[in-house]
Amino acid sequence: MSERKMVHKITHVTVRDVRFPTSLEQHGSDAMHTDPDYSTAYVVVHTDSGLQGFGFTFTLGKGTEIVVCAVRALAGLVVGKSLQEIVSDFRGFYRLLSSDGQMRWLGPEKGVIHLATAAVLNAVWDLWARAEAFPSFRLTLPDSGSDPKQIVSCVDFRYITDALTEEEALDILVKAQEGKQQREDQMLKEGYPAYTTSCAWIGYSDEQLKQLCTDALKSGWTKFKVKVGADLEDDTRRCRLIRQMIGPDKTLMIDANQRWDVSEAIGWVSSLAEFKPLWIEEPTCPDDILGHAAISKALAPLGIGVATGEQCQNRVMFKQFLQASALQFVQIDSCRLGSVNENLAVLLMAHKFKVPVCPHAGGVGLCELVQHLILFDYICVSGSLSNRMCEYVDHLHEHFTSPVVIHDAHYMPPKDPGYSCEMLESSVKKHQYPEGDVWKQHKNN
Ligand SMILES: C[C@H](O)[C@@H](O)CC(=O)C(=O)O
Ligand SMILES: [Mg+2]
Repeated sequence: MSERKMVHKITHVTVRDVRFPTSLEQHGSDAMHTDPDYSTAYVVVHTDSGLQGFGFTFTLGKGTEIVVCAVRALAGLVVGKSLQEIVSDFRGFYRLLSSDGQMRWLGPEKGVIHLATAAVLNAVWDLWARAEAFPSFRLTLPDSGSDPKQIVSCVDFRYITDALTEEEALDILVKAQEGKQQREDQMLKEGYPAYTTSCAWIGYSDEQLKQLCTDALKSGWTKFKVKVGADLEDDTRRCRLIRQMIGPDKTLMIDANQRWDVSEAIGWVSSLAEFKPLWIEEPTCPDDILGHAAISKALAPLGIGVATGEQCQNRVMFKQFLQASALQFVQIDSCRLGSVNENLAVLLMAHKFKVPVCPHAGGVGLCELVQHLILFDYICVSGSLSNRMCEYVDHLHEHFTSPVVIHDAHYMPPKDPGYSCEMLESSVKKHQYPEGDVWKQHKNN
């Protein structure tokens, strides 16, 4: 990395509770989260140079204030550190946040404290990318001055060396140097393939689903995800409707958001097999690795894979999912895992186990962040687009200073420096909970 602009001593960290009333129109609804208000604990890392890093984690309304408290508790570990100090031992910094002798009792590396860790680390990655004047995904490319050793030095291999050693990770990255430039050029031209979840939230009517699906087909979408799991009759009707609309050749995925027990999942999904879903997402409890393995085994003869990860707590869980052949699609999440650092570990493990990564996105800002990770995966790790696509949800992008650009159902690589986390200050003020205008208005209704 360049020596310029690397002082940036962190003077203070601010965090705000920002919520969007998406539940009013059932955007984001599924079989388990029937009234989601897409929200963030929104963090700004301030430095003595004036440069700021922006970051957040994603939540669903109530409880965001708890994540805000956890960010405040972590802030003391960050203040006083310079960017130089952090990035010269990013693994050590990750461990400082995730292994504090007192605060790790709240996790470790899971739940609220890990969401808060993600928010803070996302802000630090944003700061680093801004200091280097690169979008985050480019921090890792050759002309940014980085090398595979530096990337590997950001990863905490504790608890995963039985699946992936540092040497193996380095080897993967070194091998992937070949063809990197062509892959980057290809991405700049064509973008990364995406699928849409925007047509079929569980609370949408059939009429709405039809209209949204018609619009999506016109805009070039070829891969669609439908929410299922509350009522088998409804699921059958909705899947039939969407399959009829998209035809036999386009891709359909279904997502139950953890609604079923293991045997129930197998039975329910078998009943929907006639609609040829590529995967069933989150069929059961996200912690039940052996349950997912049993579902995977039972559904394999039907050609249906299991996808999970949006609520997978950490790299250790992903390791076991991979070791147990319990998933066929890895769904990393930019705000659930410990930021880029922990996501790198999962991308590298997925590559070793030959399982495609299809990130979870949507929410508020998740598309903005995860596009960096999946571009990195293609350019620097997997080198493959086979069976790979990134989720897209068409909500709340207008609140970001560098919103995602989708062209013909592809994510076009971000150009602005940073990790695309910054929100418009006017949006933050308006949606801050409970004092923002949007929420004051709700109270009065
Ligand atoms: C509550 C969220 O909207 C959730 O349904 C998102 C999700 O499962 C997905 O995008 O996949
Ligand atoms: Mg999902």
